[in-house]
Amino acid sequence: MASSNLKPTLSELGARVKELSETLERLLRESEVEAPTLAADSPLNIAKFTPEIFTTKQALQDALNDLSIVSQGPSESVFNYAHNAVPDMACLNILNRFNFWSAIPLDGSASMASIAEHVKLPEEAVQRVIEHAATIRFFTYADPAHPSTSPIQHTSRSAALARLPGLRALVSGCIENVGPSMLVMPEALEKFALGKKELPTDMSKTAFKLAHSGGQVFGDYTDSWQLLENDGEGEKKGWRQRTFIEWMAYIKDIFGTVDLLLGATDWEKEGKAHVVDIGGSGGHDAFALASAHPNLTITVEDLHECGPIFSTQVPSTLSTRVTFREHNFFDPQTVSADIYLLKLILHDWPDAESIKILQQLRPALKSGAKILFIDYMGKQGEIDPNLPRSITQFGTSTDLRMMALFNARERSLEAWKGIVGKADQRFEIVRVEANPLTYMVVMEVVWRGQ
Ligand SMILES: C[S@@+](CC[C@H](N)C(=O)[O-])C[C@H]1O[C@@H](n2cnc3c(N)ncnc32)[C@H](O)[C@@H]1O
Repeated sequence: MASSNLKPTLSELGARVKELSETLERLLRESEVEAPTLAADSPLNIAKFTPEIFTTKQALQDALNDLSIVSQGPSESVFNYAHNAVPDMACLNILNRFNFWSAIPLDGSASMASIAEHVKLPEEAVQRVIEHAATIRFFTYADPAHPSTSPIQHTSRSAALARLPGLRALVSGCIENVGPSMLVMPEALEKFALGKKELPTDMSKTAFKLAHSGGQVFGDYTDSWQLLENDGEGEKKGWRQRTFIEWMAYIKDIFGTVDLLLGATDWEKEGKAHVVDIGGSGGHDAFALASAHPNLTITVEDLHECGPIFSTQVPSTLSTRVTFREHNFFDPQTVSADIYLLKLILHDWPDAESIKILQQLRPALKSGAKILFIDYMGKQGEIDPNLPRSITQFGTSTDLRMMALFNARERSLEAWKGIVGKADQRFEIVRVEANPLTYMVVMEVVWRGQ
């Protein structure tokens, strides 16, 4: 539970940290889950999340944050945060972009010179970046007493990045792709919202658009999908989309959204149905769905750069039933199917664009066709005061990212229903399942037109 006591003493906070740490250790022991450490051979994460483990972990996070603020004092805690936040972010971006993670063996060490050779950067840059990285527990000195000559080893955090391509893709997606837009949010607000009663919902007035309006570094793109698809020259073109596909597959794994997809409808009852997975990325969901339900035929639709990834990833056993088709969902749909899946698509777009995406389905819809939505549900009404702040922050971070990239916002259940109604009255919402714990909503809509 989030603490509302604004005058805790240091020792009270310390005691709370101790109590929650002991509870977490006990819960992990009881669930036979190995606890993570700071060393390279640590388990990659807490392998099993019972609801109790999850809430204790988040409450501990809150207590640690409070302890950090109170132990530093307010102004110094701000000073330190402001001083470190952007260099921390830049450091992580550099390590990730040049894949420092693979420059050091997981069970050994590497010299600065060999890391420099591996990442193809001057040794001075490598040494300065690693010096900062070590302060935030990415890498460590094998000989801490002599850092200037010491070989470098992995810590648990850098080892996790070496082991998990999806985690590297997440860093790239959340920091490298989005960072420039988020840093110009004040300019975007000043330019498009200052003195107004409402935020713009126009995609040409986003922080993203300001950051990507023709400068030499960030290019000229209307939205982040255009950046993902087109950034890079020659063979490098589309590298951001390829990384994004890995990120989406990783998210599917860590949040278990496959179970959500498999339980979203009674797929067996659908019989020999044809499903179109709109914005289906490199096909990760389609592969899971088709494997579980041999009666289904699935067409994955997405932008151009997803096609080659799909082709390399489609399992040979599924290649006759799961196919890829390049399709821009702002163009009229031409595939007449039984079910259209829209998973994690519309939260990225403001209302006008979301409505258009739905309307563009109409030319292909036969009477009774289903549209299955799986998406994030924003907070319902007030923030729950009992929720650990670190959980609330998960949602608010996504919300600010949506604001920067798309002038979109997290939608409440009512707002989701409103989008469907505004797209066409012939879309009938027949089922809504909203889970306030996972913040996910599943909505089944049937086309009542002819
Ligand atoms: C947040 S991802 C969701 C991917 C997948 N549905 C999932 O749940 O993992 C959004 C997807 O929409 C695709 N997309 C963005 N703009 C598109 C457009 N205009 N036409 C088709 N797909 C688009 C992106 O390439 C990306 O794969």
